[in-house]
Amino acid sequence: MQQLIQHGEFLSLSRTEPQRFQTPIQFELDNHTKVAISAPGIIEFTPLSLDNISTKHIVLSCGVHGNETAPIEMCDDWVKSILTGRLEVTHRVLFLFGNLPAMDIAKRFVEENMNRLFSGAHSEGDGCNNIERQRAKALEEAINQFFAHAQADEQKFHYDLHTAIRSSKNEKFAVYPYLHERRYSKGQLAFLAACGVKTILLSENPTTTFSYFSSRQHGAHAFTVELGKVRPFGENDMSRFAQAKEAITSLISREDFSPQVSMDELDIFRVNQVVIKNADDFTLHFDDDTPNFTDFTKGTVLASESGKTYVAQQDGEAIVFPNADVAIGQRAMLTVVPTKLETLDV
Ligand SMILES: O=C(O)CCC(=O)N[C@@H](CCC(=O)O)C(=O)O
Ligand SMILES: [Zn+2]
Repeated sequence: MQQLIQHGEFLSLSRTEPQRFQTPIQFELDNHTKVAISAPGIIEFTPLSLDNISTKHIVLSCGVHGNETAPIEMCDDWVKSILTGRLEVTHRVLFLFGNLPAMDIAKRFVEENMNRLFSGAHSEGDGCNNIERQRAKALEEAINQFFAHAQADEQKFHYDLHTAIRSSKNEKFAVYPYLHERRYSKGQLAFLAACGVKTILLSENPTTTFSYFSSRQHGAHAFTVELGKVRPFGENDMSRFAQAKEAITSLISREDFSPQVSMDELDIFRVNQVVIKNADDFTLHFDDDTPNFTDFTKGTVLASESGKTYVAQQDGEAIVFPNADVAIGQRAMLTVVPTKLETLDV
């Protein structure tokens, strides 16, 4: 088993023979990296070299939506490179391959959208206990254990990598979860820019997404990062992900990676409306191929459902993640408006 894993079969075995991961697996690579596998699709790397002075703890997750394949292929590549000794991590890194069964059916999810089930939402409601709920709980536990090893003054990071259903006027963008009393980090905006992600959405409310969980529960620098558009496995043009690949490789392998950014390079938006679908007849009032970040003039009807219409409240209000096909009670669209960031931490 260890040999298969070291030959780069971790993700494929996790998907095809998950029962082989019922008991935890641990071993050490020749370059003194400890490998710990606690479940299918959950693998942690720790550099053991004595002169290592790392103070960073990094989580990279992908496939929380099973059909968002480019980030899965990227994470699979990093895991293979580390296991085969081609890439050496300088910091502790936890890779999480989210929804393995949904990958097999090339769907966003099997029963329920996993990215609405974090911060304990997996255990609320009508007692239903589907595979997404079980997995969301397991992923939270993996993160809890991983960050438990970080000292109070050490830095925690979680980049939850996605691709969007629609094309997008701003191809790469990140959702910055609501920070409550914490301040936005200029260093993180610079890192995201180094990944080619120069559009940032500031969320202004708690959510049950994976990135909000790490941000809120662990004070991590955490983001949902949208790197492009959903495509089937093997059909991604990986050149479009090269900048993100290089920046994240530098983050995990270099002792220090501190890119800089000027704020005028960035497009910052704040979420103006979170539109929830309340009725089966919820309809979007623009074409199916309207890209994310298309903006509208004040008063334009964007969506409607029995008893309610949703309009652009100001000129230049843009749509993000519109999806009429979500379950009742779930987010069917965000609207965003341009904003500026005044107070930033380094
Ligand atoms: O393209 C879409 O409609 C969805 C893409 C996606 O999965 N986005 C995340 C964003 C999570 C967040 O708001 O932080 C999601 O909807 O779960
Ligand atoms: Zn997604």
